[in-house]
Amino acid sequence: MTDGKDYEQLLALHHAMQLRRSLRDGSPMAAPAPRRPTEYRERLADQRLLVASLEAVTSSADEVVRSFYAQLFLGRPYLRNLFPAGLRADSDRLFSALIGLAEALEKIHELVPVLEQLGRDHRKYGIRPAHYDAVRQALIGALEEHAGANWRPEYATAWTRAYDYAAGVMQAAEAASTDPPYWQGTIVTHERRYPDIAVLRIRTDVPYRYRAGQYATVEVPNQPRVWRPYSMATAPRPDGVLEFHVRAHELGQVSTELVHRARVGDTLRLGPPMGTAVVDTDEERPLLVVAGGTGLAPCRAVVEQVLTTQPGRPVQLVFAVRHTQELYDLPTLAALAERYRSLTLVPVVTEDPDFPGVKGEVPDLIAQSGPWHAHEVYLSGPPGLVHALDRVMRRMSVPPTQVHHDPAPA
Ligand SMILES: NC(=O)C1=CN([C@@H]2O[C@H](COP(=O)(O)OP(=O)(O)OC[C@H]3O[C@@H](n4cnc5c(N)ncnc54)[C@H](O)[C@@H]3O)[C@@H](O)[C@H]2O)C=CC1
Repeated sequence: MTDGKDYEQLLALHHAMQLRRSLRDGSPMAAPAPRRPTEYRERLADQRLLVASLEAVTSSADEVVRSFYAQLFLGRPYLRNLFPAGLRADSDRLFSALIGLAEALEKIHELVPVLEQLGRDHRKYGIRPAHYDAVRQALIGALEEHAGANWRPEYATAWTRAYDYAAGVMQAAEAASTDPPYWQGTIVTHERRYPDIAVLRIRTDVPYRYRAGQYATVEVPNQPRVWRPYSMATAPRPDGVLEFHVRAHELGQVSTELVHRARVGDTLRLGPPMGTAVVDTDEERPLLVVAGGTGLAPCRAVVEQVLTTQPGRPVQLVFAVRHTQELYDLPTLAALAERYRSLTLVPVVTEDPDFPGVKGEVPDLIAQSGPWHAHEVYLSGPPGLVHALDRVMRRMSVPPTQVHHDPAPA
């Protein structure tokens, strides 16, 4: 077997055999859907063991990730085809997500919806139940190898239980999903708004249902199996067209393709909607929405959703960029502010002394213009900005339940 196509053919064969067997036996084709695990009693004790097991590892993260993949692919070379060609230990997402379990177990109610989204999202990779077992073995094997004499058998028990709980939630969501594993999209407009920023509109083959504030992962034909997250930049629209704002990054293969090479008529694939920083339109608190650069995308969707469904609800939108010309979506935002009196738009430029409007560091400006404890707060942009604003909100006693942001996409 040499490439992903062979693997997909194998999967197709497997499904065909399942179908034949079910017709012959009269048994239902699909195995019964795994039930979502409801309880995880040992969770807090396991979490302490997970943290201790990570502390027992003395090697660098890159070395552990390399061992993880070596163990995963050993004897299972076909699994390599599920991953991008340029798999790099230093930017690995799967391993970071697995390690993230150690921390996330603490807030299981927040973790479960994220795992369910991940489970639905994994359908785009063609992942089978046996793959989950392989990943668990490789994870525990790699940690044990690098902990050496510090390893304790109870670490393996705790990792197995935590992992199997998470995998159970994911597989139950995966089995329950009636959506396609991915959507085929066609670019219907492509506008370069700044040398490295493009705004793309995409029509999908099957309607794409999402909530304002969510994101999709995108795969372009030239970079198979590399999926990158981009937020939908408008509230869901009757014509079903999706808008994305993309900034090309030097090392970003997908963003470079989308900004510099993509053309109207090109196709791409979209994973299911993800993200929990969505807007609740039953809520009535005023909104503070702070966006940095192309992090504007989910913010604009949230703002549009509120303006169109709750036109009297006050919204303050701060859109911060480094240079004046990077205010790439200002005309659209200004038109919204013109139409809806409840929207206050504050463009901020941080590195351009000639800008005639608001200038300065965004976290300082936000701290000085509060209080915000009675607001719902939405944050999106570079991770450093989001973290700094999150800290400002804590200092200003904004309840964490009123502060919304997803882990910043890379
Ligand atoms: N395209 C999309 O759909 C989405 C993008 N994002 C993220 O938004 C970011 C956008 O990046 P760029 O447009 O290059 O923004 P940028 O780096 O040009 O920064 C935008 C603004 O944030 C300020 N800023 C940046 N880092 C800061 C820090 N550590 N502390 C205080 N202020 C800071 C800058 O001064 C500037 O005013 C990316 O990290 C991207 O992953 C987030 C959600 C969705």
